[in-house]
Amino acid sequence: MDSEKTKGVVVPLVEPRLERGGEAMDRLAGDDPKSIGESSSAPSLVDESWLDELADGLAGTAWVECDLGARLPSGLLSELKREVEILDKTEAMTRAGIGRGIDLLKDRSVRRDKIVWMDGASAPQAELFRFFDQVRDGLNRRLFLGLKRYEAHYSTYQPGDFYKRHVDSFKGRASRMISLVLYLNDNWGLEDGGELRVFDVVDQESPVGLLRPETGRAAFFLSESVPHEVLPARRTRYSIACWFRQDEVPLPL
Ligand SMILES: O=C(O)CCC(=O)C(=O)O
Ligand SMILES: [Fe+2]
Repeated sequence: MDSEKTKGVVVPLVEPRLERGGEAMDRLAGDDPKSIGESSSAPSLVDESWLDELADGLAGTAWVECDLGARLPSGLLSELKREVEILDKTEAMTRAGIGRGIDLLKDRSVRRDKIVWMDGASAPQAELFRFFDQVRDGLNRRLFLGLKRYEAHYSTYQPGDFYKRHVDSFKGRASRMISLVLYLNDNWGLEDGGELRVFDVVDQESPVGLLRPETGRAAFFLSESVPHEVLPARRTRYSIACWFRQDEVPLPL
């Protein structure tokens, strides 16, 4: 796999939030001003020392690989998996990039996954959003990023689907600051492909990490500076992508 040559330029992503429109997205957690910087009465899902490690890793190497399986409430990952499996059979799941007219063809050559945005309404999503709230607050306290909200979607990659090397945010936009990907696939073998390949922030053609998308495995990284790609999957691959953002409302393109 590592012999595979990575070519081409890093493709900055167009803000997917702008594709969505619609009222539902205004309900994303993180829009709730009460939840910013306040401790909630619900028990904490994240411990301070783990947040210290996460913040140190992001500040030091710009990306961190971790296992959220043990940190999230038991059963949550399988509930999320069940939800995305159901959504995957419905119209809710749409091709990432659809809706941008002439850009569509280009997008298909860059990414092939399907996505559905999360609104935090179902019980497992609400629980996951509580975790996201705590991560956002914890990172704000440590790194002074001023993260105000986040957006998240499920992704599915069918066999053959990929996502070419890209960064998640344009530099200087102060929009998407921290990316998180969380995987929902049991018994993912080497033969299943679909790894997340992470590249060096300086030498952007040099791979520095390869993650198997096994249930609970996750990566956090700086959205503007860490190039990454999803290698072609050989079986259906489920994941959640989340971006912690500095802006209150999406910026115009
Ligand atoms: O699913 C992954 O491993 C990464 C997906 C990704 O890079 C993205 O959605 O921007
Ligand atoms: Fe990405």
